Amino acid sequence: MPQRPDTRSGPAIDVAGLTKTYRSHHRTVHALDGLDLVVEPGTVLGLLGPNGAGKSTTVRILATLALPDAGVARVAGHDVVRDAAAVRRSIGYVAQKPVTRPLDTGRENLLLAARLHGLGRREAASRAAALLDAFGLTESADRLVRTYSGGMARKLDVAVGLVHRPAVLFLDEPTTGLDPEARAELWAELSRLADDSGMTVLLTTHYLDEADRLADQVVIVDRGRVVTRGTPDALKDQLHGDGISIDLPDAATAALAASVAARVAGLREVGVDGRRLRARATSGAGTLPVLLAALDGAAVPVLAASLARPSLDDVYLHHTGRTFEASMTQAEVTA
Ligand SMILES: Nc1ncnc2c1ncn2[C@@H]1O[C@H](COP(=O)(O)OP(=O)(O)OP(=O)(O)O)[C@@H](O)[C@H]1O
Repeated sequence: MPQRPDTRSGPAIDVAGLTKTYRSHHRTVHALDGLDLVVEPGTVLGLLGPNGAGKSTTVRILATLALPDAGVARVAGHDVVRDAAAVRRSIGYVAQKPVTRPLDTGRENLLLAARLHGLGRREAASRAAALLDAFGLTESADRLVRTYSGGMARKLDVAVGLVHRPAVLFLDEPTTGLDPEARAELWAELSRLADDSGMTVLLTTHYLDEADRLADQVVIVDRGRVVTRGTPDALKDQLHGDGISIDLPDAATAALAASVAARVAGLREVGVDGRRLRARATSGAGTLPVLLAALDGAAVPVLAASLARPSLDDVYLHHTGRTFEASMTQAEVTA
């Protein structure tokens, strides 16, 4: 029987001061620079950061595929360096690159993985059937994997990672390369799986919406360090304020609107961006009608008004001084 270590007695993942430096003749990269991370059992944690932030390095160390230079990491209660075999029995690891065999069927891939994990023939067959069903792959179970769509192949990869009922599942960029529809479908399946199984899931992503949608907790990493962490809502709430934007017919009217807005109680950071007025308010829903009434009273014509909660992009900007998109571009340039 596969082991299911008891993680109730402590964190599912416990990382302190993790450091990893890659050196080659022409450059030194501090991939991890003292990373700390505690993940309680049953949590879906999103490790979010631009390319090169150190996400894959973290997961590879936690999955015992790379060694840290310094620091301590425990997964399911086991030290990743001293007790690597026990860690491996406790985890599922779905890498960015597919692990399934294209010239075997989906079912054959799952049966092989189950047998490699020590399941008996009948147990392997029923586990494979259950996973095919859970991921909506039953109808395609006996087709060669090379005929699968990208989304189906990705689901099979995740299913293979779950064959031995791991206590902790690592997903390295699970939906990169998938089209929006396949991505949404995989998100739905992953969140159902996390809810039903109570498993601890650590997923890396550079999609803000993916972290927002799937993760109970988000950890933002940048340049090998944790920049901030919390639930997506708590992180957004820290920014104290909803964004208000008002579209005006022209820039002159926008400037006039800004002078009106400056006198409305509860509005902060009033600014003009072309024909658009932007501001922040602690309670956007309460302040927007007051602002619209003030603009109406000053005979300022309004084309459109909108209210938005802070996004994870705003959180990222707040903590790093760069927008997430700018960081991605910068990472691509320096990579
Ligand atoms: N084997 C390696 N040899 C040299 N440098 C490496 C190696 N693996 C990673 N790096 C470097 O370490 C840094 C962190 O890489 P890592 O893959 O952990 O980032 P990431 O956040 O997962 O990025 P991505 O989203 O692109 O996968 C990068 O600058 C990368 O180029």
